[in-house]
Amino acid sequence: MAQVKICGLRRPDHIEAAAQAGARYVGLVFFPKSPRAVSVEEAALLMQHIPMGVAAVGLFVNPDDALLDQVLGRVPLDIIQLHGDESPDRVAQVKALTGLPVMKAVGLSGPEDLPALTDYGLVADMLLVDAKPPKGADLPGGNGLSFDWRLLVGRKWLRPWMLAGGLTPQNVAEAIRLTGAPAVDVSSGVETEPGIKDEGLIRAFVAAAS
Ligand SMILES: O=C(O)c1ccccc1N[C@@H]1O[C@H](COP(=O)(O)O)[C@@H](O)[C@H]1O
Repeated sequence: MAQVKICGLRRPDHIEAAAQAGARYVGLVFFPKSPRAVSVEEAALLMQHIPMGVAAVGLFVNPDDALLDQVLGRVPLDIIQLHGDESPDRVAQVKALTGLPVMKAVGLSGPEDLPALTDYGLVADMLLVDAKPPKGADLPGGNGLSFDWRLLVGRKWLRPWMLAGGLTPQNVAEAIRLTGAPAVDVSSGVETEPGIKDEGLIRAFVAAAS
């Protein structure tokens, strides 16, 4: 039904489990405050376990050029995910700087947040539709929170998109059915605690989404 991205992977066996289960994207987090963060060295080693046909997505939050250069000098990512407050202009700059497709995350809590998806659709290669983080949250994503999926019913954007935010093996099929999402992204929903992925949950999620 939908393509799957498993985000916040930190172990080779979990990357391999995600790929074997059928995930099309795996995410490596370059945001030090996240419990899923990896160093450049760790990411370079993890890349060796990502098979052909599975895209490596690097997740960044308001990265400066130096961080992007440092990571891309060692880690041959396929896609850049921007999950901070990056403006449309900054999205365009990151595309030009890296030469890679950029997926921009947009947080939703109500209909007033929807126009941002149109704005970012003019510059980003892909859109990631996530729940807006609560005020004062430590992380701008990866909080295991969902939003009212009915906001997306009947909507279309200029770019391919993924649904994220509080997805789990239990709710992902219903989320896809309701929103028509062509792809889904999960982090917390395949963990036993923040940052600790579970192979069984990864397999169950991919099976429920596909
Ligand atoms: O996963 C993280 O730690 C993270 C940190 C900072 C920004 C985004 C992060 N994760 C992304 O958030 C969404 C939703 O995650 P969840 O399934 O609700 O935990 C997803 O796109 C992750 O890639």
